[in-house]
Amino acid sequence: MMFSVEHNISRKRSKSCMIVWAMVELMRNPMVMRKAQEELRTIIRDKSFIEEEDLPKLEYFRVVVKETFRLQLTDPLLILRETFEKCRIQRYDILPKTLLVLNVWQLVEILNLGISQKRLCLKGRDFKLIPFRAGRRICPGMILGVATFEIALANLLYSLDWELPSSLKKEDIDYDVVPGIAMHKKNPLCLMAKKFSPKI
Ligand code: HEM
Repeated sequence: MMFSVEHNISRKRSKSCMIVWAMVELMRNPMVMRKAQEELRTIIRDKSFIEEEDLPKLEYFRVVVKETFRLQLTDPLLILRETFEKCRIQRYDILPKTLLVLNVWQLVEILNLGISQKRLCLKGRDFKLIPFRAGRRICPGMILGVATFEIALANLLYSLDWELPSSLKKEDIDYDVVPGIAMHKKNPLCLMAKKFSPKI
């Protein structure tokens, strides 16, 4: 079976792009993919579908999820902000009613050096990893977003083995994006999926 991940997991739902980026990173890092699959297939046995209650058992898989959120911010520049009042950020005086663009990517990249992902909280309490941002405009769909992302990715890795078409190498997978607020992959990620069947 061969298909484009981008096209089949709905291009219209903006957060589905996280699944595509997770698959991009895993296809480019086959050892990580294998290790995550081994964990899933060793810990969760004899099930046809991974459910939410299974997720806390998956230590390595959850680090992979955090690393995907760190590497692939879906909205790196956020929605424009406008200041209410005069303020000072480092050496810059910002006047009231100024439009601000926050580059979260830069912030996260600077802060993340040498951080152990395992201990980081995704949910706005740790500024080193803020895929849903923080404070009063934090994403209200965060809990649902994390759970659906984890369940979808876990099932893709649990039930299927993934390969590139023979004409492609892992280095050929690109990071080009479509211009816009959310970072959708520009060129479809085309992969071959094979049903995993455990050796008895
Ligand atoms: C992996 C999944 C998701 C990610 C990475 C994500 C990320 C974000 C981010 C970064 C923002 C803040 C944008 C900004 O401040 O400029 C945001 C806002 C928002 N998100 Fe999500 N989100 C996800 C899933 C969801 C889901 C499932 C829902 C709804 C069911 C949702 C509803 C919203 C809404 C309504 C806002 C605007 C909040 C406001 O402006 O006060 N999100 N999201």
